[in-house]
Amino acid sequence: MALEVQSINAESLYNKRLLRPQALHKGQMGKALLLTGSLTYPGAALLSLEACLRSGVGYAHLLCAKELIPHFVVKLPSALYHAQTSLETSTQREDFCKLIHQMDAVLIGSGCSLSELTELELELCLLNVDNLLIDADALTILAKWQTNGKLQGLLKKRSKQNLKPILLLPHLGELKRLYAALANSRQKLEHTKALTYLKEALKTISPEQGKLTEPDLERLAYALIVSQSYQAYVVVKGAPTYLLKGELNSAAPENSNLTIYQNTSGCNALAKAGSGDVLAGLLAGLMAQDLAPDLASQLSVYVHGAASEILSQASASRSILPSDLLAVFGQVFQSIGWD
Ligand SMILES: NC(=O)C1=CN([C@@H]2O[C@H](COP(=O)(O)OP(=O)(O)OC[C@H]3O[C@@H](n4cnc5c(N)ncnc54)[C@H](OP(=O)(O)O)[C@@H]3O)[C@@H](O)[C@H]2O)[C@@H](O)CC1
Ligand SMILES: Nc1ncnc2c1ncn2[C@@H]1O[C@H](COP(=O)(O)OP(=O)(O)O)[C@@H](O)[C@H]1O
Repeated sequence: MALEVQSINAESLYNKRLLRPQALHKGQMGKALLLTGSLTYPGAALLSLEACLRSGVGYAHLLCAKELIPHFVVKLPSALYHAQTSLETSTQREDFCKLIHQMDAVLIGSGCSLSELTELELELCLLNVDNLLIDADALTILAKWQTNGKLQGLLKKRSKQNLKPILLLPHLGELKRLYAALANSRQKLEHTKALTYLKEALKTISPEQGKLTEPDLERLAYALIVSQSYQAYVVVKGAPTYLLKGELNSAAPENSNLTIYQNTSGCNALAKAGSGDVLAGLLAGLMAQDLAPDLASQLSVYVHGAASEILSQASASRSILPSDLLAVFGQVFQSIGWD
Protein backbone atom coordinates (compact mmCIF):
# COMPACT_ATOMS: atom_id res chain seq x y z
CA MET A 1 0.00 0.00 0.00
CA ALA A 2 2.02 2.95 -1.24
CA LEU A 3 1.01 6.12 0.51
CA GLU A 4 3.28 8.97 1.39
CA VAL A 5 2.57 12.19 3.26
CA GLN A 6 4.99 15.04 2.55
CA SER A 7 5.15 18.49 4.09
CA ILE A 8 5.21 21.59 1.95
CA ASN A 9 7.64 23.81 3.82
CA ALA A 10 10.49 26.28 3.32
CA GLU A 11 13.10 23.54 3.05
CA SER A 12 11.20 21.38 0.56
CA LEU A 13 10.65 24.41 -1.67
CA TYR A 14 14.22 25.65 -1.30
CA ASN A 15 15.36 22.29 -2.65
CA LYS A 16 13.10 22.67 -5.68
CA ARG A 17 13.98 26.28 -6.45
CA LEU A 18 14.45 27.47 -10.02
CA LEU A 19 16.73 30.44 -10.45
CA ARG A 20 15.99 33.37 -12.74
CA PRO A 21 19.01 34.17 -14.92
CA GLN A 22 19.97 37.87 -15.01
CA ALA A 23 19.71 38.08 -18.80
CA LEU A 24 16.03 37.15 -18.90
CA HIS A 25 13.50 39.02 -20.95
CA LYS A 26 9.76 39.12 -20.36
CA GLY A 27 9.01 36.87 -23.32
CA GLN A 28 10.76 34.01 -21.54
CA MET A 29 8.77 34.30 -18.34
CA GLY A 30 5.38 33.24 -19.57
CA LYS A 31 2.02 34.74 -20.35
CA ALA A 32 -0.93 34.24 -18.03
CA LEU A 33 -4.50 35.14 -18.85
CA LEU A 34 -7.03 35.66 -16.10
CA LEU A 35 -10.72 35.31 -16.82
CA THR A 36 -11.63 36.60 -13.39
CA GLY A 37 -13.96 39.19 -11.92
CA SER A 38 -17.21 40.57 -13.30
CA LEU A 39 -19.47 43.57 -12.75
CA THR A 40 -20.82 41.63 -9.73
CA TYR A 41 -17.38 40.78 -8.32
CA PRO A 42 -14.84 43.29 -9.68
CA GLY A 43 -12.58 42.92 -6.63
CA ALA A 44 -11.76 39.30 -7.41
CA ALA A 45 -10.20 40.41 -10.71
CA LEU A 46 -7.95 42.98 -9.07
CA LEU A 47 -6.81 40.62 -6.32
CA SER A 48 -6.03 37.76 -8.69
CA LEU A 49 -4.36 40.08 -11.19
CA GLU A 50 -2.00 41.68 -8.70
CA ALA A 51 -1.09 38.27 -7.28
CA CYS A 52 -0.36 37.05 -10.80
CA LEU A 53 1.83 40.09 -11.50
CA ARG A 54 3.79 39.38 -8.32
CA SER A 55 4.47 35.74 -9.29
CA GLY A 56 7.31 36.69 -11.66
CA VAL A 57 5.31 36.08 -14.83
CA GLY A 58 6.40 37.98 -17.96
CA TYR A 59 2.92 39.11 -19.01
CA ALA A 60 -0.28 39.15 -16.94
CA HIS A 61 -3.42 39.61 -19.05
CA LEU A 62 -6.95 40.18 -17.82
CA LEU A 63 -10.07 39.72 -19.91
CA CYS A 64 -12.97 41.50 -18.23
CA ALA A 65 -16.04 43.68 -18.75
CA LYS A 66 -14.93 46.76 -20.69
CA GLU A 67 -16.48 49.11 -18.11
CA LEU A 68 -13.96 47.87 -15.54
CA ILE A 69 -10.80 48.44 -17.55
CA PRO A 70 -10.38 52.22 -16.94
CA HIS A 71 -10.66 51.63 -13.18
CA PHE A 72 -8.27 48.67 -13.15
CA VAL A 73 -5.62 50.26 -15.34
CA VAL A 74 -5.13 53.03 -12.79
CA LYS A 75 -4.49 50.49 -10.05
CA LEU A 76 -2.44 47.96 -12.03
CA PRO A 77 -0.90 49.64 -15.09
CA SER A 78 1.59 46.86 -15.84
CA ALA A 79 -1.14 44.33 -16.70
CA LEU A 80 -2.57 43.94 -20.22
CA TYR A 81 -6.30 44.33 -20.58
CA HIS A 82 -8.81 42.88 -23.03
CA ALA A 83 -12.51 43.73 -23.21
CA GLN A 84 -14.91 40.80 -22.94
CA THR A 85 -17.29 40.17 -25.84
CA SER A 86 -20.50 38.17 -25.79
CA LEU A 87 -18.99 35.27 -27.82
CA GLU A 88 -22.24 35.13 -29.76
CA THR A 89 -20.66 35.43 -33.19
CA SER A 90 -18.09 33.12 -34.75
CA THR A 91 -15.68 36.07 -35.13
CA GLN A 92 -15.90 36.78 -31.41
CA ARG A 93 -15.28 33.12 -30.62
CA GLU A 94 -12.34 33.00 -33.03
CA ASP A 95 -10.80 36.10 -31.43
CA PHE A 96 -11.25 34.57 -27.99
CA CYS A 97 -9.58 31.33 -29.13
CA LYS A 98 -6.74 33.30 -30.70
CA LEU A 99 -6.15 35.02 -27.37
CA ILE A 100 -6.20 31.87 -25.24
CA HIS A 101 -3.89 30.08 -27.68
CA GLN A 102 -1.22 32.72 -27.10
CA MET A 103 -1.17 32.01 -23.36
CA ASP A 104 0.99 29.67 -21.30
CA ALA A 105 -1.69 29.35 -18.60
CA VAL A 106 -5.27 30.48 -18.11
CA LEU A 107 -7.22 30.95 -14.88
CA ILE A 108 -11.00 31.00 -15.06
CA GLY A 109 -13.63 31.37 -12.37
CA SER A 110 -12.65 33.67 -9.48
CA GLY A 111 -15.46 36.21 -9.27
CA CYS A 112 -16.66 35.46 -12.82
CA SER A 113 -20.26 35.00 -11.66
CA LEU A 114 -22.49 32.20 -12.87
CA SER A 115 -23.34 33.70 -16.25
CA GLU A 116 -23.91 32.25 -19.69
CA LEU A 117 -20.76 34.05 -20.80
CA THR A 118 -18.68 32.30 -18.12
CA GLU A 119 -20.07 29.01 -19.44
CA LEU A 120 -19.08 29.84 -23.04
CA GLU A 121 -15.60 30.91 -21.96
CA LEU A 122 -15.13 27.79 -19.84
CA GLU A 123 -16.16 25.51 -22.69
CA LEU A 124 -13.67 27.10 -25.09
CA CYS A 125 -10.93 26.96 -22.46
CA LEU A 126 -11.57 23.28 -21.77
CA LEU A 127 -11.22 22.53 -25.48
CA ASN A 128 -8.15 24.68 -26.12
CA VAL A 129 -6.01 25.47 -23.08
CA ASP A 130 -3.26 23.11 -21.95
CA ASN A 131 -2.50 24.72 -18.58
CA LEU A 132 -5.98 25.43 -17.28
CA LEU A 133 -6.69 26.45 -13.69
CA ILE A 134 -10.34 26.38 -12.63
CA ASP A 135 -11.65 28.21 -9.55
CA ALA A 136 -14.85 29.40 -7.86
CA ASP A 137 -17.83 29.94 -10.23
CA ALA A 138 -16.22 27.89 -12.99
CA LEU A 139 -16.09 24.97 -10.51
CA THR A 140 -19.81 25.35 -9.89
CA ILE A 141 -20.38 25.23 -13.67
CA LEU A 142 -18.25 22.09 -13.95
CA ALA A 143 -20.43 20.46 -11.28
CA LYS A 144 -23.55 21.46 -13.23
CA TRP A 145 -22.09 19.95 -16.41
CA GLN A 146 -21.19 16.78 -14.54
CA THR A 147 -24.85 16.46 -13.54
CA ASN A 148 -26.31 17.15 -16.99
CA GLY A 149 -23.74 14.99 -18.78
CA LYS A 150 -22.06 17.76 -20.79
CA LEU A 151 -18.70 17.52 -19.03
CA GLN A 152 -17.96 13.94 -20.05
CA GLY A 153 -17.99 14.88 -23.76
CA LEU A 154 -15.79 17.91 -23.21
CA LEU A 155 -13.24 15.93 -21.21
CA LYS A 156 -13.17 13.25 -23.89
CA LYS A 157 -12.41 15.89 -26.55
CA ARG A 158 -9.79 17.39 -24.24
CA SER A 159 -7.96 14.14 -23.78
CA LYS A 160 -8.13 13.36 -27.55
CA GLN A 161 -6.19 16.58 -28.07
CA ASN A 162 -3.64 15.50 -25.46
CA LEU A 163 -4.35 18.49 -23.26
CA LYS A 164 -3.13 18.19 -19.66
CA PRO A 165 -5.46 17.36 -16.76
CA ILE A 166 -7.22 20.49 -15.51
CA LEU A 167 -6.21 21.94 -12.14
CA LEU A 168 -9.07 22.55 -9.70
CA LEU A 169 -8.81 24.93 -6.74
CA PRO A 170 -11.88 24.22 -4.58
CA HIS A 171 -12.65 25.18 -1.00
CA LEU A 172 -14.61 22.55 0.91
CA GLY A 173 -17.99 23.91 -0.23
CA GLU A 174 -16.95 23.72 -3.88
CA LEU A 175 -15.34 20.31 -3.40
CA LYS A 176 -18.59 18.94 -1.98
CA ARG A 177 -20.50 20.51 -4.88
CA LEU A 178 -18.23 18.72 -7.37
CA TYR A 179 -18.65 15.48 -5.46
CA ALA A 180 -22.42 15.82 -5.04
CA ALA A 181 -22.73 16.16 -8.81
CA LEU A 182 -21.62 12.54 -9.04
CA ALA A 183 -24.74 11.53 -7.10
CA ASN A 184 -25.84 7.93 -7.57
CA SER A 185 -23.01 7.28 -9.93
CA ARG A 186 -20.44 4.53 -9.68
CA GLN A 187 -17.76 7.04 -8.70
CA LYS A 188 -19.70 8.27 -5.71
CA LEU A 189 -19.91 4.81 -4.21
CA GLU A 190 -16.14 4.77 -4.21
CA HIS A 191 -15.88 7.53 -1.62
CA THR A 192 -16.27 4.94 1.14
CA LYS A 193 -13.59 2.80 -0.48
CA ALA A 194 -11.28 5.81 -0.75
CA LEU A 195 -11.81 6.72 2.89
CA THR A 196 -11.20 3.15 4.06
CA TYR A 197 -8.09 2.98 1.91
CA LEU A 198 -6.72 6.24 3.29
CA LYS A 199 -7.36 5.20 6.90
CA GLU A 200 -5.72 1.81 6.41
CA ALA A 201 -2.80 3.18 4.42
CA LEU A 202 -2.12 5.86 6.98
CA LYS A 203 -1.57 3.20 9.64
CA THR A 204 1.44 2.07 7.62
CA ILE A 205 3.28 5.40 7.86
CA SER A 206 5.06 6.79 10.86
CA PRO A 207 3.38 9.57 12.90
CA GLU A 208 6.20 12.00 11.99
CA GLN A 209 5.30 11.58 8.34
CA GLY A 210 1.93 13.10 8.88
CA LYS A 211 -0.95 13.30 11.30
CA LEU A 212 -4.26 13.66 9.54
CA THR A 213 -7.49 14.26 11.40
CA GLU A 214 -10.81 12.60 10.54
CA PRO A 215 -12.14 15.77 8.77
CA ASP A 216 -8.89 16.01 6.78
CA LEU A 217 -9.28 12.40 5.66
CA GLU A 218 -12.88 13.11 4.62
CA ARG A 219 -11.69 16.07 2.53
CA LEU A 220 -8.96 13.98 0.95
CA ALA A 221 -11.35 11.14 0.15
CA TYR A 222 -13.67 13.61 -1.63
CA ALA A 223 -10.69 15.05 -3.48
CA LEU A 224 -9.53 11.60 -4.60
CA ILE A 225 -12.89 10.82 -6.16
CA VAL A 226 -13.21 14.29 -7.68
CA SER A 227 -9.71 14.12 -9.12
CA GLN A 228 -10.48 10.83 -10.86
CA SER A 229 -13.97 11.67 -12.04
CA TYR A 230 -13.02 15.10 -13.42
CA GLN A 231 -9.60 13.95 -14.72
CA ALA A 232 -8.02 16.72 -12.71
CA TYR A 233 -5.32 17.71 -10.27
CA VAL A 234 -6.99 18.98 -7.11
CA VAL A 235 -5.71 21.53 -4.58
CA VAL A 236 -7.88 21.05 -1.50
CA LYS A 237 -7.96 24.52 0.08
CA GLY A 238 -8.52 24.88 3.81
CA ALA A 239 -6.64 24.79 7.07
CA PRO A 240 -4.41 23.11 6.11
CA THR A 241 -4.40 22.92 2.32
CA TYR A 242 -3.61 19.57 0.69
CA LEU A 243 -2.48 18.48 -2.74
CA LEU A 244 -2.85 14.99 -4.08
CA LYS A 245 -0.56 13.22 -6.53
CA GLY A 246 -1.21 9.76 -7.92
CA GLU A 247 -4.42 7.82 -7.88
CA LEU A 248 -6.60 5.39 -6.07
CA ASN A 249 -6.80 1.98 -7.67
CA SER A 250 -10.39 1.35 -6.69
CA ALA A 251 -10.44 -2.26 -7.89
CA ALA A 252 -7.38 -3.03 -5.76
CA PRO A 253 -6.79 -0.14 -3.32
CA GLU A 254 -3.69 -1.87 -1.96
CA ASN A 255 -2.04 -1.24 -5.34
CA SER A 256 -2.67 2.51 -5.21
CA ASN A 257 0.20 4.91 -5.41
CA LEU A 258 -0.50 8.20 -3.74
CA THR A 259 1.36 11.16 -2.30
CA ILE A 260 -0.43 13.66 -0.08
CA TYR A 261 1.29 17.03 0.22
CA GLN A 262 0.32 18.94 3.35
CA ASN A 263 0.95 22.68 3.48
CA THR A 264 2.54 23.90 6.70
CA SER A 265 2.06 27.64 6.30
CA GLY A 266 -0.93 29.90 6.86
CA CYS A 267 -3.09 31.26 9.63
CA ASN A 268 -6.62 32.44 10.26
CA ALA A 269 -5.88 35.88 8.78
CA LEU A 270 -6.71 34.07 5.52
CA ALA A 271 -10.26 33.33 6.61
CA LYS A 272 -11.62 36.29 4.62
CA ALA A 273 -13.34 36.74 1.30
CA GLY A 274 -10.70 37.44 -1.30
CA SER A 275 -7.90 35.21 0.06
CA GLY A 276 -8.78 32.51 -2.46
CA ASP A 277 -8.71 34.99 -5.36
CA VAL A 278 -5.17 36.00 -4.37
CA LEU A 279 -4.07 32.36 -4.30
CA ALA A 280 -5.63 31.63 -7.69
CA GLY A 281 -3.83 34.54 -9.40
CA LEU A 282 -0.48 33.60 -7.87
CA LEU A 283 -0.85 29.98 -8.97
CA ALA A 284 -1.83 30.97 -12.52
CA GLY A 285 1.26 33.17 -12.80
CA LEU A 286 3.52 30.35 -11.64
CA MET A 287 1.91 27.85 -14.01
CA ALA A 288 2.55 30.23 -16.90
CA GLN A 289 6.27 30.14 -16.03
CA ASP A 290 6.38 26.49 -17.00
CA LEU A 291 6.37 25.10 -13.48
CA ALA A 292 4.73 21.67 -13.34
CA PRO A 293 1.23 21.90 -11.84
CA ASP A 294 2.21 20.14 -8.62
CA LEU A 295 5.29 22.36 -8.04
CA ALA A 296 3.34 25.52 -8.93
CA SER A 297 0.60 24.44 -6.52
CA GLN A 298 3.01 23.67 -3.68
CA LEU A 299 4.85 26.95 -4.12
CA SER A 300 1.72 29.08 -4.33
CA VAL A 301 -0.04 27.61 -1.29
CA TYR A 302 3.14 27.92 0.76
CA VAL A 303 3.90 31.53 -0.26
CA HIS A 304 0.27 32.55 0.27
CA GLY A 305 0.20 31.01 3.76
CA ALA A 306 3.64 32.25 4.78
CA ALA A 307 2.69 35.80 3.74
CA SER A 308 -0.21 35.68 6.20
CA GLU A 309 2.15 34.52 8.96
CA ILE A 310 4.59 37.38 8.32
CA LEU A 311 1.76 39.91 8.49
CA SER A 312 0.36 38.38 11.65
CA GLN A 313 3.67 38.98 13.46
CA ALA A 314 2.97 42.72 13.27
CA SER A 315 -0.81 42.85 13.36
CA ALA A 316 -3.78 41.11 14.89
CA SER A 317 -4.92 38.62 12.27
CA ARG A 318 -8.43 40.09 12.25
CA SER A 319 -7.19 43.31 10.63
CA ILE A 320 -5.10 41.74 7.87
CA LEU A 321 -6.65 42.01 4.41
CA PRO A 322 -6.15 39.63 1.47
CA SER A 323 -4.68 42.57 -0.47
CA ASP A 324 -2.04 43.02 2.28
CA LEU A 325 -0.60 39.61 1.36
CA LEU A 326 0.55 40.88 -2.01
CA ALA A 327 3.23 43.21 -0.67
CA VAL A 328 4.99 40.45 1.27
CA PHE A 329 5.05 37.75 -1.40
CA GLY A 330 8.51 38.96 -2.39
CA GLN A 331 9.77 38.54 1.16
CA VAL A 332 8.51 34.94 1.26
CA PHE A 333 9.96 34.04 -2.16
CA GLN A 334 13.31 35.45 -1.04
CA SER A 335 13.24 33.51 2.24
CA ILE A 336 12.94 30.20 0.35
CA GLY A 337 15.61 31.00 -2.24
CA TRP A 338 13.24 31.79 -5.15
CA ASP A 339 14.72 35.06 -6.41
N1 LIG B 1 -13.80 40.46 -3.55
C1 LIG B 1 -14.50 39.68 -4.39
O1 LIG B 1 -14.88 40.12 -5.48
C2 LIG B 1 -14.79 38.30 -3.99
C3 LIG B 1 -15.50 37.49 -4.86
N2 LIG B 1 -15.74 36.20 -4.55
C4 LIG B 1 -16.52 35.46 -5.52
O2 LIG B 1 -17.79 35.23 -5.00
C5 LIG B 1 -18.37 34.14 -5.70
C6 LIG B 1 -18.97 33.18 -4.71
O3 LIG B 1 -17.90 32.53 -4.00
P1 LIG B 1 -18.06 32.01 -2.51
O4 LIG B 1 -16.94 31.09 -2.25
O5 LIG B 1 -18.20 33.16 -1.59
O6 LIG B 1 -19.47 31.30 -2.52
P2 LIG B 1 -19.91 29.83 -2.85
O7 LIG B 1 -19.32 29.31 -4.12
O8 LIG B 1 -21.39 29.79 -2.77
O9 LIG B 1 -19.26 28.98 -1.66
C7 LIG B 1 -19.62 29.23 -0.35
C8 LIG B 1 -20.41 28.04 0.13
O10 LIG B 1 -19.47 27.01 0.37
C9 LIG B 1 -19.61 26.53 1.70
N3 LIG B 1 -18.30 26.25 2.31
C10 LIG B 1 -18.00 25.14 2.99
N4 LIG B 1 -16.75 25.15 3.38
C11 LIG B 1 -16.21 26.28 2.95
C12 LIG B 1 -14.92 26.83 3.07
N5 LIG B 1 -13.92 26.23 3.71
N6 LIG B 1 -14.69 28.03 2.51
C13 LIG B 1 -15.69 28.67 1.88
N7 LIG B 1 -16.95 28.18 1.75
C14 LIG B 1 -17.20 27.00 2.28
C15 LIG B 1 -20.35 27.60 2.45
O11 LIG B 1 -21.18 26.94 3.32
P3 LIG B 1 -21.33 27.43 4.85
O12 LIG B 1 -20.02 27.02 5.47
O13 LIG B 1 -21.49 28.90 4.80
O14 LIG B 1 -22.48 26.67 5.31
C16 LIG B 1 -21.14 28.32 1.38
O15 LIG B 1 -22.41 27.70 1.26
C17 LIG B 1 -17.23 33.52 -6.53
O16 LIG B 1 -17.26 34.03 -7.83
C18 LIG B 1 -16.02 34.06 -5.83
O17 LIG B 1 -14.88 34.07 -6.66
C19 LIG B 1 -15.18 35.56 -3.39
O18 LIG B 1 -13.98 35.01 -3.85
C20 LIG B 1 -14.99 36.52 -2.26
C21 LIG B 1 -14.28 37.79 -2.69
N1 LIG C 1 -7.75 29.37 9.12
C1 LIG C 1 -7.03 29.26 8.01
N2 LIG C 1 -5.75 28.80 8.06
C2 LIG C 1 -5.03 28.68 6.92
N3 LIG C 1 -5.49 28.98 5.70
C3 LIG C 1 -6.74 29.44 5.58
C4 LIG C 1 -7.58 29.61 6.72
N4 LIG C 1 -8.77 30.08 6.30
C5 LIG C 1 -8.69 30.21 4.95
N5 LIG C 1 -7.48 29.83 4.53
C6 LIG C 1 -7.01 29.86 3.13
O1 LIG C 1 -7.54 31.02 2.49
C7 LIG C 1 -8.05 30.71 1.20
C8 LIG C 1 -9.56 30.95 1.17
O2 LIG C 1 -10.06 30.61 -0.09
P1 LIG C 1 -11.59 30.79 -0.47
O3 LIG C 1 -12.46 30.27 0.60
O4 LIG C 1 -11.76 30.26 -1.83
O5 LIG C 1 -11.69 32.38 -0.49
P2 LIG C 1 -12.41 33.43 -1.44
O6 LIG C 1 -13.46 34.03 -0.60
O7 LIG C 1 -11.39 34.37 -1.88
O8 LIG C 1 -13.00 32.69 -2.60
C9 LIG C 1 -7.66 29.27 0.94
O9 LIG C 1 -6.39 29.24 0.32
C10 LIG C 1 -7.55 28.67 2.34
O10 LIG C 1 -6.67 27.59 2.40
